[in-house]
Amino acid sequence: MTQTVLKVGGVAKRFGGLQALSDVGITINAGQVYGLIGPNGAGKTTFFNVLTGLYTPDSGTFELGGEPYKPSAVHKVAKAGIARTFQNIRLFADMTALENVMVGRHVRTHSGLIGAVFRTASFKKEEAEIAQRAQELLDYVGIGKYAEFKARTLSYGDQRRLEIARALATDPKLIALDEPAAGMNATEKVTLRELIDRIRNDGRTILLIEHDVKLVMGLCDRVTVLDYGKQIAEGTPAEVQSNEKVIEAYLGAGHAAH
Ligand SMILES: Nc1ncnc2c1ncn2[C@@H]1O[C@H](COP(=O)(O)OP(=O)(O)OP(=O)(O)O)[C@@H](O)[C@H]1O
Repeated sequence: MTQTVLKVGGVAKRFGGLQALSDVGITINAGQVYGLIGPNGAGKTTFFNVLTGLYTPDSGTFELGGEPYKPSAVHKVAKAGIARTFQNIRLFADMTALENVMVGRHVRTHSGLIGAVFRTASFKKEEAEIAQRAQELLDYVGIGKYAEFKARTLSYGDQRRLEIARALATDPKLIALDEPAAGMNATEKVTLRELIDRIRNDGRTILLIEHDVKLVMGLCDRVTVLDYGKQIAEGTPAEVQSNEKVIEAYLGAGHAAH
């Protein structure tokens, strides 16, 4: 039986006089890579921000893993099971790669503040386990040898991988990637695609905003196309690619083509 990981319906968000999203809904099944595309200003990031609690929607219903889900504070979103990366990378620049991933893992740990202050035996054991798991995740995304490097010293592509490792560390039901290929060269994009494929094949479910249409079409199981805050198409990559409204939105006057 198909398991639904995320079900969102009727999302609306207005900024002053601008209707950034109207009646947007998506359903993502377990193991899918789901793409959210659309021209500049279509509302993709706004949708991500609503989903991850950064913006409060004017309306909308949300279910995560079959349970009602209310996007709220960022750490609560992570705890509920959604991990995200950002268009503009957000890492702890002066912490090591390993420490950045360990921070992500702390969402799922138990020894609270008391344990940390008194460095109890159970705290130390848990820290060692977290470090080991973080190293495994760095190896998994292909940057294991940079574990002790400060995040800011990593190349752009490797920082994006580090963000993905940190997101995976929270053991999410859904991992939301905001333009993971932005600024990458062709070779980096190929390895990124392989990584996303591997994450999916290992049983994760992925929501992806991406400008690189070739990457989206090659990777995604289903795609939603937004234009001026409205959902103009939903379907398989082949279906949306041949949709007249989509062709018009990408080629029509007033939009920058991607
Ligand atoms: N905090 C905000 N306040 C006011 N307007 C906003 C805010 N955030 C987004 N908008 C507006 O909402 C619309 C949708 O923007 P959004 O960033 O979601 O589009 P996008 O599809 O992600 O675009 P891009 O591909 O350029 O990142 C735009 O017109 C944008 O200017």
